[in-house]
Amino acid sequence: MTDSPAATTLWHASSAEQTLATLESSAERGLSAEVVQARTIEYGENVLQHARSRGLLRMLLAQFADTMVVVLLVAALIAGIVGEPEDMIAIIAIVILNAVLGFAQEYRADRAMAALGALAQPLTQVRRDGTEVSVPSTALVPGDIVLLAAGNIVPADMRLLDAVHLSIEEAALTGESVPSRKDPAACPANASAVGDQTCMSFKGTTVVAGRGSGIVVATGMCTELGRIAALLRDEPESPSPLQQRLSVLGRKLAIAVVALCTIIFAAGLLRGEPVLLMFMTALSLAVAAIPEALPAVVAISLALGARRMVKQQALIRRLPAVETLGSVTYICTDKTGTLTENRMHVDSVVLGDGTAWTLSQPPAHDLTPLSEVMTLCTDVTVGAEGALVGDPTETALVRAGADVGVNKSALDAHWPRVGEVPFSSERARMTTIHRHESRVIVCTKGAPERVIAGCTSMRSADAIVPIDAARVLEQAESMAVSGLRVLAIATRTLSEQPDSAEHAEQELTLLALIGLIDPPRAEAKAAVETCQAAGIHVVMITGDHPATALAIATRLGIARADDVVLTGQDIPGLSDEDLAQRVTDVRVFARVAPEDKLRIVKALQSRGQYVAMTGDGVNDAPALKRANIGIAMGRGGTDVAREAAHMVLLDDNFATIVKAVHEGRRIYDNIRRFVRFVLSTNAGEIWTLFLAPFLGLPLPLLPIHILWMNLVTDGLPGITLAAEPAEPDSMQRPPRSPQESLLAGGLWQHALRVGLLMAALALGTQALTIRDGNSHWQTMTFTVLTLSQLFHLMAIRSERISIWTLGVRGNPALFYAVVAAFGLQMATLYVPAMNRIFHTVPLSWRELAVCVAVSSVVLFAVEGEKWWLRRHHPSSGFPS
Ligand SMILES: Nc1ncnc2c1ncn2[C@@H]1O[C@H](COP(=O)(O)OP(=O)(O)OP(=O)(O)O)[C@@H](O)[C@H]1O
Ligand SMILES: [Ca+2]
Repeated sequence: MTDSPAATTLWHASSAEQTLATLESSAERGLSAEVVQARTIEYGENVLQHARSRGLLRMLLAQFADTMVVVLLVAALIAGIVGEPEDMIAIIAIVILNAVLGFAQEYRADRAMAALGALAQPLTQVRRDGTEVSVPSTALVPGDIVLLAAGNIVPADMRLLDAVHLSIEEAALTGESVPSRKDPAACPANASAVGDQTCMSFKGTTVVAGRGSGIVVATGMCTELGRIAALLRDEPESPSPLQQRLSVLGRKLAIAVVALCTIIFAAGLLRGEPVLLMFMTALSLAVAAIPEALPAVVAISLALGARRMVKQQALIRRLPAVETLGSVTYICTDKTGTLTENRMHVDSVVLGDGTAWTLSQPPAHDLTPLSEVMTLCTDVTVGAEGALVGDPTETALVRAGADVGVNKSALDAHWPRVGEVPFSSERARMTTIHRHESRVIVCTKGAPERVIAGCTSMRSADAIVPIDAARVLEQAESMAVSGLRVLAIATRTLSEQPDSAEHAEQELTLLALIGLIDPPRAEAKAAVETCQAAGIHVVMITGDHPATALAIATRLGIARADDVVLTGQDIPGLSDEDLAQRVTDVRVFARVAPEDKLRIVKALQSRGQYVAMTGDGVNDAPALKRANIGIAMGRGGTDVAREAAHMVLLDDNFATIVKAVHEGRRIYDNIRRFVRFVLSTNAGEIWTLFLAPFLGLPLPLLPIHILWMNLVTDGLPGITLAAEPAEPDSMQRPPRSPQESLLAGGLWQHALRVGLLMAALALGTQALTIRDGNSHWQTMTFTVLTLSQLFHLMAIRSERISIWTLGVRGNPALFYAVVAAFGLQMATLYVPAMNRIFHTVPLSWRELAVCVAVSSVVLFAVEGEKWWLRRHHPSSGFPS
């Protein structure tokens, strides 16, 4: 990468023209594809160099760096030198196999996360070859002409070319959180500090309002941001709450296991077993039974879960969100575009005096002046073949205008725009100013109450009359009640340009109220029902009119028609305590400002709720950050909102949130299943070795057996529990408390019980076979324990549902894993070379049948437990 021109030029001191000339670009056409290609080679990608990502070798070596594995390897070496080298080789082989499997899993998870990271890359609007295109911001090169809009994160350092009300918050660079107003014309030559360079914008800062364009002068590490070394270090992803709790659990279990292994070791010595054998036994058991891999398993399930979710259009940006999604008790959602289709069309036009008609009727009045005003007052652009590009509310207006013969392009050419106040959710309106020769017109559209506040007159059926504001508002209300989105359109004629655009929004003449239809999404109603069954409250939070909001909410089953709607006017008057009091009764919040969203989240959280909140604007970011699950829109949303969110809806669809919650519950359940399985099998092994000496039995298993079981029966097939489909009732039970222990619902009791049963079966087989004078007792004990773990795996797939109902098809991976593990176990019995390594003997058919029959008791016992659960706790998910 060569030095960027930024290193040598003071861009802020050169004019826009000079900058364009130096970088050989053009404001209208941008760069050509060839130049972009050449400059990409010259300057590299527009990325900050992150702390090196973990290489493959490092990842592989990390598998061996685990303390327990190191201890085992060292012990195996010592054992090999003083005792049997065959054992040593076998142990090392198993450890390597284990590490390779761990590596494969982690690698898959890593790849999944990298793919998600690439998806989360923001796009930038650039002008290249004379057309506007969206490119990943990593693909920018110096000389590119970039278009900025409110909500963008500035993708590179730029010299601004033009700006309309452009204000940019530069706290990332300057620490100053008050946005600075940008002006391409004003740049003091001696403005050395970043904060003073008003004609520049810098990578990593955020556009909070307005729009503009600029020419890229520096990319990647050559940007101001790139120079600040401290900002380049990636924050490490902190472990998820579940992972943290698992490490605590793991540590406690480790202490217990070490204590038990010490007793086993001592008991063996007292009975006169060889020291080395006892030492290796105790050590193998410790390695096998300490569930130190659980946090890693969780990380992998979360990553793979995130990958599955993205296929359902939910992009996870923070991994722990996957596990906590299932705990959500409140979903606070936007209306427009999330619950509705955001595909609008004009339904009706109503004049100030109540004269109304729908678009199906031929207009009784000349609609051209109205249509011209509402067409001019939009940022819609006419793309190829006349397609309208822009905000759906605005394209609906332009389309309606076109229906009465108003041509957007021709109108724009006739009335060039000379000033504007852009739309913002806070102002809920937008104004543009246009000039033709000496005539100037002001066009305003927006929320009726805001626009009418600036109107002094209105158009009635046959004249311009003084406005009757109360009557018009009533009119708007009655349109909203039927679910229409209502916009007021107003205008004013001036003889000269006003000194400021804001001053233009007065003495307006109201032309009409426009009613727009935005149909609810087809799948939204069912998704709301699913939430209600799953104990999740759905709340609508919208910038729209209270009556429109309530009408749509009622249609979707979120609210009842007589529910109260809390509005943005009510909320500031409520103290935090009052709001917290009332918040859980409200289903619809309307005309809400982004600050109110933050207060609503806090109020719900203070009531112990676990809140998911959607948002799309710059000012939604604090609420998204604060929410337990902040959800941004992938299509309609801003970069800033996406950056702040835990999850991005790629299709902006409410139903996708519900799917993600469903998936989150499934993933959590599967992690729980895995923990249940691992703890039970470990308990089985421990009980067996611990109890044997007290029952006067010889050492039931050799170290190699223990390690084999650890790998073949719980390590490998256990992982396939992650592929288990959701239980059919997973969305019919209340959300799990995020504080709930992983071991809740009788999990550890189950593990102890089943472990004890496995040990009883193994030791019983051992005792009876020894009594019969059969020298095959160790092989049989080993086989019973292994097979009983496989039987347990099949039964444990559901906490309640019988294996006969589950069938094989729900989780074929698990079925194959069980078959494979069974085959491998048979290999240790019947392949002569394996006999030598495992110190086993080929069992007779009768002996094998006994082993299978005895171990199947575990399956029937666990099925019996489930049957009892279904009988006595028919409704609840997890009885405690
Ligand atoms: N392009 C626009 N120009 C002028 N006014 C608009 C425009 N878009 C929306 N409005 C008005 O501003 C209000 C607030 O808009 P905002 O985008 O905050 O919320 P919304 O789109 O109505 O609903 P939601 O918050 O559910 O997305 C709208 O109800 C409408 O009256
Ligand atoms: Ca909106």
